[in-house]
Formats: sequence, structure tokens, C-alpha cells
Amino acid sequence: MPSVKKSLNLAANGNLMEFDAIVIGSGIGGLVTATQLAAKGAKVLVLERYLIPGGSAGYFEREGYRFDVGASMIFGFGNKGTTNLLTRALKAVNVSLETIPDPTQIHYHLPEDLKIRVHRDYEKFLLELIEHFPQEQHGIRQFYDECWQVFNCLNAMDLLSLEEPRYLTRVFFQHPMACLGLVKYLPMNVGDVARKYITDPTLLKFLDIECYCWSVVPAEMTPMINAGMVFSDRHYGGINYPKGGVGQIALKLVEGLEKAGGEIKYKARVTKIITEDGKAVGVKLATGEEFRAKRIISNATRWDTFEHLLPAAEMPPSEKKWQQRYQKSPSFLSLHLGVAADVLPLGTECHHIVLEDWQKMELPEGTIFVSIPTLLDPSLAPEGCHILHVFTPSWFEDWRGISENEYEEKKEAAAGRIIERLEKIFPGLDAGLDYMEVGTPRSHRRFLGRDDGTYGPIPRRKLAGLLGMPFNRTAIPGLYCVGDSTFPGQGLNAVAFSGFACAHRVGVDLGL
Ligand SMILES: NC(=O)c1ccc[n+]([C@@H]2O[C@H](COP(=O)([O-])OP(=O)(O)OC[C@H]3O[C@@H](n4cnc5c(N)ncnc54)[C@H](O)[C@@H]3O)[C@@H](O)[C@H]2O)c1
Ligand SMILES: CC(C)=CCC/C(C)=C/C=C/C(C)=C/C=C/C(C)=C/C=C/C=C(C)/C=C/C=C(C)/C=C/C=C(\C)CCC=C(C)C
Repeated sequence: MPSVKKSLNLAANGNLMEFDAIVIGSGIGGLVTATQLAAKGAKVLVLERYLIPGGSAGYFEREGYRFDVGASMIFGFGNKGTTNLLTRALKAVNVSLETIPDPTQIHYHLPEDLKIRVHRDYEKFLLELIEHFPQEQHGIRQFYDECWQVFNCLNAMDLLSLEEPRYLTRVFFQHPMACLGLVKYLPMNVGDVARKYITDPTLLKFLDIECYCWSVVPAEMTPMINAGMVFSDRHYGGINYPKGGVGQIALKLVEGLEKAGGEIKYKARVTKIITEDGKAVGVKLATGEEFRAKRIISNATRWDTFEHLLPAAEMPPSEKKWQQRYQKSPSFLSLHLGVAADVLPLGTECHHIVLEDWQKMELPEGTIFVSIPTLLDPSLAPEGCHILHVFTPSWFEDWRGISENEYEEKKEAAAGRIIERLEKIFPGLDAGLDYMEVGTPRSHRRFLGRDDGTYGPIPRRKLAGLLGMPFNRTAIPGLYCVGDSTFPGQGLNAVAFSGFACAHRVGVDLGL
């Protein structure tokens, strides 16, 4: 058994090192919190279980390809307004990234040969949509214009912790109309707003997939605040790809963290949050090492935090209630493909959504997502080749309890089905394959440390917009959560917001 002295972390003078804040996990939520706190002068330690930072915004390299682990469609890199949270997070610690503007957010390939592109130019997108639904032209404009109203409210103010009364008072006096606007939209979902203006059933289905492809639920259950961000910012700040791949965002944040005096340790898996008198005071690693801090921040999911890092039997009632409202979304089956460049027809867009039957939108392997980041940054693949990252929802349950052989066969069969469907858009895809790696919900759980490999929380039933999403403080004094199981949910710009808000609240609590 290690001696107490050995297992605790001692400073050079032999005293126990105490940090102001320990962040468990270096996803973008965790890193934004850590960099913001370090920039305020806090002594911060980030503990990451994996070898590199980023979590689902990480990367891996194989045979000359650099693959993004998660989605390659990045919001938050605009250069104006207040909603460009990734640009702002990097700037706060004196680092920056070159980004490449994406002219089209998504090319949809939908049932009955409905093909729609969401152009960066708002009017061009509206005209393309109206061409398919001319009878709904007023409704289309009214719906998307209402999304702009939400966005304009958010984009008028500093985005910080809604758990900090002095900040709320200040923004209310600075921007009373914007605040009242947000109060109005916080309990609303997209479906209710859409049906005020639109009746065409196919157009309503289109709005379902417009929501589903980032919220993993149809319009009826998607919060209006989040839709306001996504449906407007894609035309305002735009979708911009970081040069060198999505993994650069985390690497740059770590560079900034270290410049600002913070520390990060890799291969540092936290197995326990240490509490004393009901208060979080430190963490224990798989190695047995212990670290203590005035505040503990978990970037692991709420399920991992309250069921694995703390005793599940002692889960606070507020967390039980949250679990009754929200469930784990499915994970993904991911195909990381390297393909010959001539597989892509001239003018192919970077991101595609493929669905052949509206009834199957939410089913496993129903909707297919495709990103081709090398169309924006060719340096990510060997010359003459492209990366196709293809992913589709898949449940952890469907991959549990099978032998290694069965697992490999199941992966191959699933990949075959997806490639066959994609042949209709990219003829010659199978023959043009140069590299393929298939990830399953089991891979997502193993490499990202996310319970059941989940993409994040989704409402179990229709809820009142974002009202049920918890902020950063938890029922355990000294313990905070950050990332996609806190307000406002999934998405890099969303978890960046959660990071700004968390650091703001922790900073105030530390008296910084
Ligand atoms: N295009 C996009 O918008 C895009 C791209 C990639 C990711 N994302 C989003 O990012 C969000 C996730 O970001 P996030 O910050 O919430 O979390 P995350 O899951 O990306 O990161 C959590 C980090 O914590 C680490 N970790 C977990 N448990 C740990 C433990 N016990 N000890 C030490 N480290 C531990 C993981 O290894 C990981 O690095 C998702 O919603 C996803 O949609 C979006
Ligand atoms: C004072 C008084 C009276 C009052 C107050 C009120 C207020 C102030 C309020 C406020 C609020 C706020 C601030 C809010 C915020 C919000 C936010 C920030 C939000 C955000 C959001 C974002 C999002 C959602 C994003 C998302 C994204 C995503 C998810 C993406 C994804 C992607 C993918 C998946 C891809 C796919 C596709 C293909 C590939 C095709």
C-alpha cells in the first residue's frame, strides 16, 4: 500500500500542493473552463485520461491521414459579435488558429430526391428552399427570421454564467430587450414555432432533420435557443474549419493554458472524486495518486460523474430528477475512410446528410452523416486522396455481449451496408477505398470515457425548451460540471459557452 506521503502530491518544499481548481477531462468544455480560470490567475490542473487533449474534438493519425474523432462542422469561429466563443476562448490565452470558411453548411440528400444545400449566404439558402416549397415562401421566411431574433438577443451580450446574479443584473440593465427576448424563448421548442408558420408536412419533416442532425431529436423536442444559434450563426459567423484539423483547437487551448501558468497531465484517469463532510475536495487517479483543490470541475458526462466518480447509491435527488428528464442519446457507428480523390464528383460539398425514408430518421443507421474535411484542408490526407468521415446513430446495447469475432464481423457488415448506400452519391466509393477504420459505440466509450459512448443528453419526452438543463453548480458543494451535460447541451460552441459560464461561476466563488 503506498504511503500517504507518496500518494499525495507534494510541492518541492514538501508541503501538500493545493490547486485552486482541478478539471477532470480536457474536452473543449474542460479546456475552456481551465484556460478562462488560468487567465484570471487561478492555479489550475487538468487531468486527462487519454494521451492527447480534446476528447470528442480530438484526432488520430493513420497511414498519412489525420482524422477528426468527432464532427468536423465547427461553429464559433466567427470574427464578430459575442457568440464566436471558440475564437474568444483562444484569444483569452493569447493563441489563435487559422480557419478555412466553408461555403455550404450541409448538402441534404432526402427522400423523394429532395436535395437542398444550406449555403453560407442566408438569402441563397432561403431561395433554394423556397424553390422546393413555393407555397410556403412566407412561412419559411417567418420561421428562419424568428430564429434570427433569438440569435440577435444572444449576440448582443457577453455570454457568462446565468448562475451569477450580479452578471444577470448587469446584462439586464445593459440589454433589457435582449434579456426579455431570451426569457421568452428559453422554454420554447422549435416544433411549436415552426407550426405557427408552416403546414406542408414534407417541409415540417425537413425542419425535423435540420434539428436532428445536431440535436439528435426532432424539432418538437429541440430547444429554440439552440436552434436560434445554429440556424443563424451558420450564416453570420459561418462554419469555419480549423487548419490542421479539429484537434488543433484543443492543442492550442493547452498551449494557452500552459502559457497562462496552468498544468495538464495525460494518462491521468480520475477514478474517484474525494469528498470530506459532503464537500468535494480532491480527486484520486487510477494510479492511486491524489490531488486536492478548492474547486473540482468534471468534464466527464453527468452519468460518469454521479455514477462512477461518486458513489451511485448516494446520487443527489437533483441528479435523479435530471435523469428522469434526460436520457443518454445513442452513440455512433463511425467509418473513417481514406478514398481516391476521383471518387468525389466535381463541386462536392464538405458535409452531407443522407436519408432515404423519413420514417427511419431516428432509427439506428437511419440518417447518415458525411464530412469530407480534406475539401477544405487537403493537408490532412496523402496527395490524391480524401478523408470521408461517415457516421450514423447506433446504440451501445446493440454491440454488447458479443465475442471478438462476432464484433469484427458485425462491424464489417455494418460498414458494408453504409458504403452501399453512399455509392448512390459517391459512385465508385467501394472501389476507391484506400483506408478504412470502423468505430462503434464501444470504441466511443473506450476512447472518450463517455458512458455507453453517448453523444450527450436528450429529453426523454417533450420538455420546456432549455429550462430543464442544469447549469454548472451541482448539489455537492465544491463540485461543478461542464460540457454537454450542462446548459445548453451538445456542440463545440455550446460546450465552449458552458466553459465560459463555469469559469465565471468558479472564479466568483474563489473570489478572483
Ligand atoms: N462539430 C462539432 O460541433 C463537434 C465536434 C466534436 C465534438 N463536439 C461536441 O463536443 C461535445 C463534447 O465536449 P465535452 O467538453 O462535453 O466533452 P468530451 O467528451 O469531448 O471530453 C471529455 C474529456 O474528458 C476526459 N475524461 C472523461 N472521464 C475522465 C476521467 N475519469 N479522468 C480523466 N479524464 C476523463 C475524456 O477523455 C475527454 O477528453 C459533444 O457535445 C460533441 O457534440 C462537437
Ligand atoms: C436577466 C434576465 C431577466 C434574464 C436572463 C436571460 C438570459 C441572459 C439568458 C441567456 C441565455 C444564454 C446566454 C444562452 C446561451 C445559449 C448558447 C450559447 C447556445 C449555444 C448553442 C449551440 C449549439 C446548440 C451548437 C450545436 C452544434 C452542433 C451540435 C453541431 C454538431 C454538428 C454535427 C453533429 C455535424 C453533423 C453534420 C454533418 C456531418 C452533415
